[in-house]
Amino acid sequence: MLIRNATLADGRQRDVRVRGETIAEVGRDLEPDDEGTIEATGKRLFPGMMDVHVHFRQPGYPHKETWESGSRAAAAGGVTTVVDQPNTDPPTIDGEAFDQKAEFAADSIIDWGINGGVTADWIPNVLLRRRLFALGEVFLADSTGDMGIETALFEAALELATEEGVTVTVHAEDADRFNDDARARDDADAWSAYRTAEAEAAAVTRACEAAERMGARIHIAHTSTPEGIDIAADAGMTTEVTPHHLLLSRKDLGELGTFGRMNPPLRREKRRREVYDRVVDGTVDMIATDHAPHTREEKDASIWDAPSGVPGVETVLPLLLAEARDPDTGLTYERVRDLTAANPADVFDVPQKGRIEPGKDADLVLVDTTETTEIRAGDLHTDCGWTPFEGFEAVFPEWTMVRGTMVYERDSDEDVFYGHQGENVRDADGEVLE
Ligand SMILES: NC(=O)N[C@@H](CC(=O)O)C(=O)O
Ligand SMILES: [Zn+2]
Ligand SMILES: [Zn+2]
Repeated sequence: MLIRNATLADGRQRDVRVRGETIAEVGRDLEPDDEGTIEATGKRLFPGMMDVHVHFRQPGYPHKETWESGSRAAAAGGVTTVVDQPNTDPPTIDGEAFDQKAEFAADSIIDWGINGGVTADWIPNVLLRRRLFALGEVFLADSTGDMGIETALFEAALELATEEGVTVTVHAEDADRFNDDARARDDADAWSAYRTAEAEAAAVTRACEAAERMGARIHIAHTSTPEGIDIAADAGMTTEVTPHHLLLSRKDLGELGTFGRMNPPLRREKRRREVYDRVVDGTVDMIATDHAPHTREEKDASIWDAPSGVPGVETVLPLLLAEARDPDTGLTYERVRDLTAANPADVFDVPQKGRIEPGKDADLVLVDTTETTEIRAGDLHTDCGWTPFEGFEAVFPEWTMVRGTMVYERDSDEDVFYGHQGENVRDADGEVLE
């Protein structure tokens, strides 16, 4: 297959030849040899996004999302690899739970990874030898699933994972720094007042100090504050930022209500801008969604009863591309490419993915950045039925390809999905661990 005359993120126009599952050639005026061609003049071609933080809810909560619905949503948003988190039922804390989740993941139309979790009941020697993507998110405070753990267990897990060469990702909030005064309130902003910015900074500090002491490397999940990002970056650790912490703040809670409750919570507008600056200037390593679907009915509860989490896997790349269209944001197409593809592939050591280069997996997304559409929950493919980004401008993919196979095509108004079976990205090197 020959993709002709596509505009790459850096503005160069190139032909891209795909052979089998990989990119064979990137060049100018490539001659078609006995293969299909795709005309891409005037369109931009990106490496598929690698979203290292999603919650696809199986096993345990298939009414919120399944691997099938979640992966379709991802494909329709230009995401070609997702990494699932361990707070399912059963939690992914031992070999059996890992194997069970891997069977569900076989329904995925895009590639995937599975993270392992840590609780008092985890079975590290077995879990750490499965084909794990990473150990995490390790919850330093309770979130959905109540998997918060004590410092001693975190440090023990960090040591074991480091011995096995497995990266640890951390949900960094410190419940001792939550503001109990906020519990007297019942407005949506109370959640942000309760789970303070200081609670994130304190937990990032504690986690980074432990990692530095042990010579370990950790990755801080969903950092929501400039303080948290800077502490991690100064310690030489990596960070991700979610689209909601990038684009939403406490001033949006009047409209979002309890649908805007997530962990860590939305911050003040000033902090949001400072987070955005760090995404633009490269202090932040990657964007990951923390796609955490809960149904409308579940979210429609009091601020203390509603579950935490918002969906995001289908809208993340379209939102970032719309941001990159606007020169005033400072966010360039190249930076979007690095934040969504090259950097996650580098940080988590997935060398076959993340770049449009010969030899890499042909995970590709074609977009037309000359126009935008408004996000409507009714057009999305997640099973949760809503989005915090209703009405936002976005650039949705025309098609998404995973290892050389079209998995999604937007055909005028109709969406077409192809049942390509995704693979565990950790299987690619053929290494068998036992
Ligand atoms: N972020 C959230 O508010 N919720 C996540 C869990 C998590 O990532 O902490 C979920 O699984 O619902
Ligand atoms: Zn989390
Ligand atoms: Zn999460």
